[in-house]
Amino acid sequence: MGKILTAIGLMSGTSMDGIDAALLETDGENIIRRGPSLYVPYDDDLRGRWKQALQTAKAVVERGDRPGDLADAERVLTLCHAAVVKSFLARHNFKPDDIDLIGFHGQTVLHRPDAGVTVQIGDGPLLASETGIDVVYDMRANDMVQGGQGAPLIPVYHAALSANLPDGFAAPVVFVNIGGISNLTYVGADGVLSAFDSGPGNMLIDQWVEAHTGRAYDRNGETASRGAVVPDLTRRYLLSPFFSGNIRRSLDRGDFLPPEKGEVSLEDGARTLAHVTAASIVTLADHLPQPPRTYVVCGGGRLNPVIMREFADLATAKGARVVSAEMAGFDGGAMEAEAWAYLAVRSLNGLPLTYPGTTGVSAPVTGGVIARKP
Ligand SMILES: Nc1ncnc2c1ncn2[C@@H]1O[C@H](COP(=O)(O)OP(=O)(O)OP(=O)(O)O)[C@@H](O)[C@H]1O
Ligand SMILES: CC(=O)N[C@H]1[C@@H]2OC[C@@H](O2)[C@@H](O)[C@@H]1O[C@H](C)C(=O)O
Repeated sequence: MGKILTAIGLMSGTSMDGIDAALLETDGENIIRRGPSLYVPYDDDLRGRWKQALQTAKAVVERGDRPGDLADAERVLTLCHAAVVKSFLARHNFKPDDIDLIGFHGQTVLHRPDAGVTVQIGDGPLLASETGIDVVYDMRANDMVQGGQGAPLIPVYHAALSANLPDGFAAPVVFVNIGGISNLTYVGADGVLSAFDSGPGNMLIDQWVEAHTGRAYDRNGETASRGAVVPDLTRRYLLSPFFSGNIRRSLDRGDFLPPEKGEVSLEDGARTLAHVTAASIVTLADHLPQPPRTYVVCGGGRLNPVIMREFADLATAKGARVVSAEMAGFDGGAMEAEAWAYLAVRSLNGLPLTYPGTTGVSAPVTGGVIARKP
């Protein structure tokens, strides 16, 4: 076993809803202890700012480009992450010296795997100087340089978690992250991974509900629960080449758009999009090496009962059971942040972050850039 490090992972995902922080003790292979976590939501101004950054980033040609106010957005985003680290430390009586490393995801503002470009804004050196802790950041880039899709990166952490699954879950167990976009990880009995993005997660529901009500998401699926699935709309999404073509492993936020306003009612739209989220996962699970028997669900979508009901119905019809990460003894909200702590330690130790079965890279590769504390 390698040296055990204490790392904080920081995740600001495609939903752009807030920052998750989580503590992990690990040698980069075994999970020694999952520690506390903290979620700090963005206010409406910040969410608006990151949405603007997605538009501005469309002008990026070289991944280091920071057109318009993108450099300023990067600075503000980094300072928000530094503030979260500081409150996390204060809350748990840690000093910066108690923490060996931060794994910093940053915010994806552009992801075009086919063009070989992925951009996560987030200034590692600034975060290291603000927090007084070494930072590993920019963990997707090297995978893409080596021919991978740059995402998903969480599968290697799912594999580590699968060693800690309680008894009683029928194999194969597949991890599902329902974030803005959803992704699947199958861990073979031989440890070989098969993983990919599986379609829109919550992002279309969020955009649809926000356009009608100004609310950021469909809390507890309340709007969707009052609607009905519209078959034509479902078909339109599921007929997308993403589902029928050869598997493209990773998606960008702009790859799927919500329906036009007025096309269907607010409630029917929310219900149909929740159904599409569930149906996407079950459809793409057909590409896994074996049919899943248990799905372990993490990410904010597990808190939407309509998505979970649709998912359970479709999975049951194929002989599988759907359980939340919590039912498997994990923390479904903090899992991505934990993963970024784990990846940071792997990066420091030169261990692979991605594999042919996860991002399509031709051989396992490490990644990440280290910024040392001053
Ligand atoms: N109580 C709830 N009811 C319904 N939906 C919820 C609830 N809580 C969270 N969500 C959904 O979960 C989303 C956030 O999920 P999560 O934090 O997993 O996304 P993310 O990490 O940004 O995405 P990704 O994994 O794609 O990077 C919210 O935008 C919302 O749609
Ligand atoms: C480019 C990018 O940020 N992709 C995200 C996004 O959100 C979910 C899905 O699409 C996944 O591929 C990835 O995030 C997770 C955490 C990952 O890399 O594993």
